[in-house]
Amino acid sequence: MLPPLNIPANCKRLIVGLSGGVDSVVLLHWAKQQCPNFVTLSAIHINHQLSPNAGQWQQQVEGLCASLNIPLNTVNVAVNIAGQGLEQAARQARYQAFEQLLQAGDVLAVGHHQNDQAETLLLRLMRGAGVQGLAAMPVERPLGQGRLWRPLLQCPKTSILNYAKQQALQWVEDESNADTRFSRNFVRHQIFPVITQHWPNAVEQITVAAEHAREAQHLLDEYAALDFASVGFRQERCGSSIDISALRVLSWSRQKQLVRFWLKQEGELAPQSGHFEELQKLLQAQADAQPALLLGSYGFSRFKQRLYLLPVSILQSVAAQAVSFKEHCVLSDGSELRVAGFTGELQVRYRQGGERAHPAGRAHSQALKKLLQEYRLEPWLRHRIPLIYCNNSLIAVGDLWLQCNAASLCGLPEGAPLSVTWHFPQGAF
Ligand SMILES: Nc1ncnc2c1ncn2[C@@H]1O[C@H](COP(=O)(O)OP(=O)(O)OP(=O)(O)O)[C@@H](O)[C@H]1O
Repeated sequence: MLPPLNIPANCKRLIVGLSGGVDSVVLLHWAKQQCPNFVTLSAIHINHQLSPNAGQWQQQVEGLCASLNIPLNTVNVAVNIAGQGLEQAARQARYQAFEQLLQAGDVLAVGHHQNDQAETLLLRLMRGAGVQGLAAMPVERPLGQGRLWRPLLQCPKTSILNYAKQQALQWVEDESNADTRFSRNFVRHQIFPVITQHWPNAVEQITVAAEHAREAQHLLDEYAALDFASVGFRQERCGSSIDISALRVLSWSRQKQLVRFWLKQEGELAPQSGHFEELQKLLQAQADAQPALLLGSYGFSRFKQRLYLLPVSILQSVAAQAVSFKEHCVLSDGSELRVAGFTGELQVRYRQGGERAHPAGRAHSQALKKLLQEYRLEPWLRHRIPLIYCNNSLIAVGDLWLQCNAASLCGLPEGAPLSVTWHFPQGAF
């Protein structure tokens, strides 16, 4: 028996991910029986173009969908295996295609079942996963603008095979599923047969353990959200920051959990356990003059007793070129500069060292370096701040200040309204 399909709320289109294997063939057939009229049912097949049999699989899924009268979308993807295993590369290409396809109100149903879940947990155990990883696959999660759904996750493989037999379904066998050089196949063909000889309920019990881990993770997230509310989170001009002294009131375990939570909010993966030691050093250092901690696509740095989470590109210095513009421009680091009140030609230059500046309203000019410190500009932005020139005269330093006489330097009447905005777009992270 298969479980009834309780279609997720607000689902308008149910799209079945159809590999042609038995699990997704059964899922499609079952969805055809169970899908209510107000939900449009269709299927998607991703052709990875890897196996010599790929064309034949595609023909078979086309035949199946035609016989069930279900519209099918087939997508060819190019799998780039540089720097990763074949399985992982194919998965990445497949999920990219899914993501691009999914609109709001779409649900992509995939055929993962209880045995897949138990294998996933065991594989993660072998990688030293924490609670989050041991929770294995969720039944539902966001994907692109829609949702990914695994309606058969609690269903044993035997039930799927029984259904396929009863309905006389036909499916394709991916020849690579037998290759035990792939870890998942090794676990499936060599490990589980041995485990289940001794513990016949092993698959089910392992998925119960995954459920416990999921619940524990949920609880940890709730605590982390409470802690997160106490550390003065701030969205910054670029990235975000929290207060270090408030963070350090918490135990180290809670600090780590909070950092994981923070990263999850920003859509980033948590650091590996070794990186937390480096983060601890960064947090315990007396002064801000600590090198940033770079972790792939993001990094941590500190300034004025705050811990910053930043895109790694901001922490790596780049030599930027001077550019000319009028009113608006996007700079090489993605930041946007807008000048209101002047339509003529302007130029952006960057700090070379030794510049002086004279903010409006002050009696004297001062070294730019001193002024940037006084204006508390974060150190990683000090070489990025656009210095705006008109006819070779400095008229503004980013959006920190306008220079004394900026309007007249631009040939405008004295006191003419002139303003600058400089910001990094949301989602730069
Ligand atoms: N090429 C593909 N096109 C569309 N959906 C896919 C594809 N490959 C996998 N999926 C979806 O993801 C689910 C899990 O994939 P996984 O790689 O574990 O299974 P599979 O062995 O390729 O296929 P199956 O589980 O259907 O036998 C599949 O059941 C299917 O719903």
